[in-house]
This record gives sequence, C-alpha cells and structure tokens, in this order.
Amino acid sequence: MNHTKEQRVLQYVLDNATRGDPQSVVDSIDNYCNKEEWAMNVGDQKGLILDNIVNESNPCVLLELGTYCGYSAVRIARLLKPGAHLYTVEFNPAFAAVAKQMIEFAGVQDKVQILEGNTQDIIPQLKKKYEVDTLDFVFIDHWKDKYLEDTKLLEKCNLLRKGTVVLADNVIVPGAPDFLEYVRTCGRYDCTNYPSFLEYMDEKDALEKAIFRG
Ligand SMILES: Nc1ncc2ncn(CCCCCNC(=O)c3cc(-c4ccc(F)cc4)cc(O)c3O)c2n1
Ligand SMILES: [Mg+2]
Repeated sequence: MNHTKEQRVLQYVLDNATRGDPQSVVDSIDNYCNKEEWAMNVGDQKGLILDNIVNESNPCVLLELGTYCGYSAVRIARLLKPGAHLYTVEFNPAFAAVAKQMIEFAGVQDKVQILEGNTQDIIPQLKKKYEVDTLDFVFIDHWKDKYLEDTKLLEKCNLLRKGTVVLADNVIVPGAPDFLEYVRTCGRYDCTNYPSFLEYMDEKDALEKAIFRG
C-alpha cells in the first residue's frame, strides 16, 4: 500500500501528527525524514529562515513552485493571516495527491490551492484563470535549472511588483548558479543570501532572497 517514500511520509504523519495542527505535521515530517528516509523537504533549519522571511513580509498572495509532499506549503500556510492564499504548483500527480492529503490533514486547505501542471504552463494562467493581480511572495523549490527561466517568466507576466519577495531554496545544493548570477547582477533585485544546511544533512546549503525593485 505505501509503496512510495512520499506515501510512507504521509502515513507517518497520519499516524503521529494531530489533525488540524500544522506544526505537528511539520514536526512529524522532520522526525520521519531525520530518522527513517531522507526526502527533499526544505526541512527545519532552512524552514526557520523561511518562517522569518514569511513573517517579516506579511504576504497576502503567495506562489510556490514545486509542492512535493506539501511540507513547505503547510509550513507557510500555518503563518498566513486570514484571507491570505498560497498557490502551489506541482506536476507530479503522485506528489500532488500526497500533498493534498497532507494539506487537508493539517487543516490549511482553505489557505492553499494545489495547481497541477508545469510551472511554465501555469504561471501565464495566474492572472486570468486564477485572478491573481501581483504576487507578494514566491517560494522557488522546483527543478533547479528552471529557477531562472521561471523568474523571468514571472517578470514577463507582470506578476511581480515593487517589494515582491522571491525566495529560492537550494542555491548551493543542488545549486542554481544561473539564477543566482541573474538576480544578483541584473539590477532589478535586492538580494540576501541565508547560509544554512541541506535538509536532514550536514552539507552546506543556502536560501537566496531576491526582492523585486519594480
Ligand atoms: N517545471 C516544473 N513545474 C512544476 C513542477 N513540480 C515539480 N517539479 C519538479 C521538481 C522536482 C524536485 C525539485 N527539488 C529538488 O530537486 C531538490 C533536490 C535536493 C537534493 C537532491 C539530492 C541531493 F543529493 C541533494 C539535494 C534538495 C532539495 O531541497 C530539492 O528541492 C516541477 N517542475
Ligand atoms: Mg528544495
């Protein structure tokens, strides 16, 4: 029954976390992935940095690229004010199915909407199909070689406004060198690097915050 790692992570949450308690869902996933099976959640160390940046930017409309099991969607949604909304894009149906159940168990389904598909197809639909004006916060955590292309696509679709926070995971491991080079040198972003560690490992990783200048 639980043939995939993602299904085993979900089952562990269902067996060990408290329904409607997003913090217990986040803690359970971190416990499982620390003890049993590594998985590519942003994790607790980078997660604390993510929490701080979400809290300081107080966002209302958010986009996440790469949902996976829904760990960061639950982590972000637990901090959102009433009426705030997170769109999260996932193209792997099996991952999306796990994430849907994770998000519902955590009780944050009213704040999170999973959009199934490829970011390059979905990003151009956000304004017309999902009635998004501009984004306050973007968390990028999908294919590392798509970070740059999709950041440029967000610009092209006029989804970024002065002050939009673009936060990217894994800028060291696996790395997104072309994205880093672009946001740090194109003149349209104020960038900050947040050194941390790869989830559940001792390897160095980092988040990069790039605030759009408008
Ligand atoms: N275009 C599009 N549209 C929509 C989509 N939905 C999903 N995807 C594809 C996402 C595929 C997973 C992306 N995430 C990672 O690959 C990742 C990897 C590691 C890692 C792995 C091995 C190591 F040895 C060390 C580190 C760590 C991380 O934290 C990661 O986030 C999409 N793509
Ligand atoms: Mg990641």
